[in-house]
Amino acid sequence: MKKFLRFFWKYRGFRVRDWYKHQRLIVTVVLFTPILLGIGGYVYFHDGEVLAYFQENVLIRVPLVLGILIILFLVALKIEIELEKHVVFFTRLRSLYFLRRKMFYSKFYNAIKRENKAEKIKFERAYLRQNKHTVEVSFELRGTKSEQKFLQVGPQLETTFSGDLMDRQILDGYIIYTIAFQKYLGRISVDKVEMTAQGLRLMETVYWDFRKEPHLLISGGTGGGKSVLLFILILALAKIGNLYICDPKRADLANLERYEVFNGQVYFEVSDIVKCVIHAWKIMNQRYDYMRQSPQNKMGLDYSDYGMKPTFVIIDEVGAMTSELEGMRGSRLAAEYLNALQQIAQKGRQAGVFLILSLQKAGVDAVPSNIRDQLMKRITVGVLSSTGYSIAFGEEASQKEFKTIKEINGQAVRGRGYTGNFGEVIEEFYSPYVPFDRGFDFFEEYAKLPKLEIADYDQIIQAEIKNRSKIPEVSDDQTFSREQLAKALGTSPTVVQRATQLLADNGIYFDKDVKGRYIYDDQDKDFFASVLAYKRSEGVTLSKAIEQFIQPGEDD
Ligand SMILES: Nc1ncnc2c1ncn2[C@@H]1O[C@H](COP(=O)(O)OP(=O)(O)OP(=O)(O)O)[C@@H](O)[C@H]1O
Repeated sequence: MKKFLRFFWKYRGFRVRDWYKHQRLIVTVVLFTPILLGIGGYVYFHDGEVLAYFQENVLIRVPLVLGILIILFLVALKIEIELEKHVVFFTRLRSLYFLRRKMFYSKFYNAIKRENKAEKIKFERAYLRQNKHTVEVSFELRGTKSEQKFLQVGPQLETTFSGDLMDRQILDGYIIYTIAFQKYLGRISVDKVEMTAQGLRLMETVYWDFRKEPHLLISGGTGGGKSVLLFILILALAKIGNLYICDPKRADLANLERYEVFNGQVYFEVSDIVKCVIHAWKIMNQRYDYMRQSPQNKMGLDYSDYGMKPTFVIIDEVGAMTSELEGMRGSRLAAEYLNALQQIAQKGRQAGVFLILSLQKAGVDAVPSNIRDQLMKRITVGVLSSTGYSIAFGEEASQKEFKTIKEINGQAVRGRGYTGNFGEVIEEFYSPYVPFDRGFDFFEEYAKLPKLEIADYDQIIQAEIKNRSKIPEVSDDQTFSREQLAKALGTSPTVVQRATQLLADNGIYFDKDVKGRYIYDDQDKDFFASVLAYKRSEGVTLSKAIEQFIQPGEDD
């Protein structure tokens, strides 16, 4: 039947009419009508009694009954206002009232002059459709008076409906704007955060589908709810994948080390975090090898098609990591770290290795732009500066008016912000609600999680990480000559010499012994190992591999 009707007529919603200006009064009167009818019926059948009632004490009883009627009318009005908040049909009528008002003040109408009468207003053709979370407004184009204005009215509709413009399309002579609104109604509680076919559910209509939108960047204003959001993600993701948790500030996440499920996978020493990221990169490469060698291997398949679990590398306060590395001897550690991070950001998706980076004060230098641009999903919580928003959302942020909402219905709001895929529309976000007031405790929840089995395809590397994270820092005294280093790296002294030369050309120098021969320490060895691993995996020349490490992220 629907199809049949659509054949003749495309349903666009309710047409905007002038009478919507009285919407609230009309609904209230309609609600009040049964009361009036009841009273009228009673009076009709009991007229004698009613007359006698009023005659007995007219001065008190008439005002009393009128007062009761006024109170009943106000109750009907209050019911109408509540219905507007909770029942879609009434919310839609309210939206029509606002759209009519918007169109009236923007003069989207034709005034028809009538003799001896006030002008009649005829609105241009506009329709509104609405469901729980979105309003769709269509304006007729094709030769209408306001045609040009309709093309630009989108951002203003965001304000009219206190929502976020999600879509704009021109179809069949109409421009159709879709606005998401009352997003807080779509907030879910922490126990509803789970993996679904659409991705990890974060709100009723917001999902993080990391297979399609790899990597996540979270920016948070102070006290905005960034740590709580990370805890929520960790709780949900620990059930479906492997986590590597890095907390260079040794703040909230470092405590997770105590839990069996995270044992050996929490890092807070800068050097351990660097190792962790490098190992995650190796896991990624190893998974690529595994997939390539698999008999199933086919173009377009990803880790999940090979039955692999996703792996998440979470770095809280990634800016702290960057500044710690800057202050460290030489910049090789930083170069290795940034290179591994960049490789994962670029190629992690197919192998199921994902980054979740959080920024406190989003400075441009916290994560180089070539890494940042690869982090597809963005979430902010709390209030950010305009620079913070433009780092989080790119150019889209300049088109967007970010609101600060401290209270909704008298309740303080925590964990509110914005989300979107990088370069795409930005919508309001409410991080899943955590009932702390009812005693919810993340640590109790973590304690219940079973330790994930490390699958074969990750095993070798996994063991390597564990051992390394427990080994105390190698003392600076251990040094290698050029030949020793070449042997340790499984390469020739000529390669070491050439790499040393190329690095010196780029301002990275190594120590020399008293006889003027180069000596290399353990950190140098790790650095060379990473360069050579990169050279091998990418099939590039030594100088290209070195270039990659010393210019790991030219920033904007
Ligand atoms: N999703 C949420 N559900 C319930 N309460 C929340 C939520 N998010 C934040 N809060 C409340 O807000 C407080 C501050 O949140 P949180 O510690 O995560 O902020 P933050 O951004 O990490 O702050 P800082 O940057 O200062 O460490 C929490 O202690 C909690 O009471």
